[in-house]
Amino acid sequence: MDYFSEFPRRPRKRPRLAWDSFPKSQLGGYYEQDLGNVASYGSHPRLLPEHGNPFIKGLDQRGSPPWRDDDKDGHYMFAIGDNLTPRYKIGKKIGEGTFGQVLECWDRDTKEMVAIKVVRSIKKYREAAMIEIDVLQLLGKYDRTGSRCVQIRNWFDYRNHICIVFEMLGPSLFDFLRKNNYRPFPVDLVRELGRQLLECVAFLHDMSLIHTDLKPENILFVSSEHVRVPEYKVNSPAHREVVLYKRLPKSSSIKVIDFGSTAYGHRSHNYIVSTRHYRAPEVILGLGWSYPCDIWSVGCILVELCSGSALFQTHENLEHLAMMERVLGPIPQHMLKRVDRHAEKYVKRGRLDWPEGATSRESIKSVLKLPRIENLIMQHVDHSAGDLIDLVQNLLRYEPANRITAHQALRHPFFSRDRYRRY
Ligand SMILES: Nc1ncnc2c1ncn2[C@@H]1O[C@H](COP(=O)(O)OP(=O)(O)OP(=O)(O)O)[C@@H](O)[C@H]1O
Repeated sequence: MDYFSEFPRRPRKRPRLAWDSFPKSQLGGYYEQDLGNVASYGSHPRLLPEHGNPFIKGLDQRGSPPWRDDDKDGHYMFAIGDNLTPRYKIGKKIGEGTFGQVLECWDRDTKEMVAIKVVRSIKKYREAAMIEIDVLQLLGKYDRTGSRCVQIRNWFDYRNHICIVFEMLGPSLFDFLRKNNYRPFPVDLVRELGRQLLECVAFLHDMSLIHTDLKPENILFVSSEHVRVPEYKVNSPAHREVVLYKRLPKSSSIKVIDFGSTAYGHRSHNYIVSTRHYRAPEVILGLGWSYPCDIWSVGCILVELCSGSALFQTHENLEHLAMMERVLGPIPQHMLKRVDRHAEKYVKRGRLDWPEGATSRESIKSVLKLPRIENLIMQHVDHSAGDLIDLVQNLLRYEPANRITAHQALRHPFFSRDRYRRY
């Protein structure tokens, strides 16, 4: 992700907790707060000994590994089979992000696999992790059905690493697309995924929270189970029919993860958020952003799921804005007139400085090859394209105030026409 240059960027919800003001000599131990159910929310973390009484039966299996220094980026160094506190046994690494590593672990107490995010031992990431914990606990408290946001099970501070214990989920939508060689999802599945994603966003926005980093990597299938189905393709040089196999999930159930960049929606913000491809125009233009920036990301995600590749594949602001204009039409003049001093260079005489301001011919070509949104969706979707086009156009409205809300989107005909079968 390319947004950490502006970090720290979120208001702290409450003053620093006692956990990180303990003397360093105590950091070999750990503090643990088991959430079990969220009724324990708000209680203080407990200081537990790292090594227990050696006479307790079975403890040698539960002992801590020798001290190892972190790597140069502050990542925790571990070996498969190590204990992460006596309670959790490390199985394997399942993910890595800006904040740290995610490990699959066996929870000896609950006898289930869990995913533990072991955060880098760097102050700004530790602080961000505490905000993520606050948000996750808040979500757990109010998301009574526990349906669309990943559930936190526990958290603790181990050897100067904040560790967040999550329920174990399956692959991300991005992992799934990648394993399918970026072949798109069927539109009926896109509908189910889109509906659940919007339910999650509606819930977050009702709680005055903005996720700010919605992307296929942060949306996980609940289960890893899938089936392989044949897909017939005509091999044109030989005019022969070839059979390709495509994975489909057995269940379409998903949950959203990564609340480490969540912002509170009571006021407008203007620092840079979101992973590039899913970043809203008001963020790039420095106009201030709020809830609608999540809605823009949902629009980009839906297009990616039904086409197989990211809508705006770019790493540069002016090219990104030019791609938006190519796909969605011109950016309104009143928005271009209000850009902040960082974005002034992208605007000349009230319009985007494109193609004059392009950095290369390749850049101009990559913008030119993009189709209009209607054509892009029609190329990939066999039925209900009209409804999907209308929904996406409403999700991708330039003016944040005119952009559809998550609740309004859930009432859109793309989701409500009863002729559609459930995936
Ligand atoms: N509950 C979970 N179950 C299974 N896998 C998970 C779970 N949580 C995270 N992962 C895996 O770990 C990866 C990194 O997790 P996460 O996005 O929370 O970390 P991060 O450091 O905040 O990442 P980012 O750089 O996007 O901010 C995910 O993309 C996913 O593959």
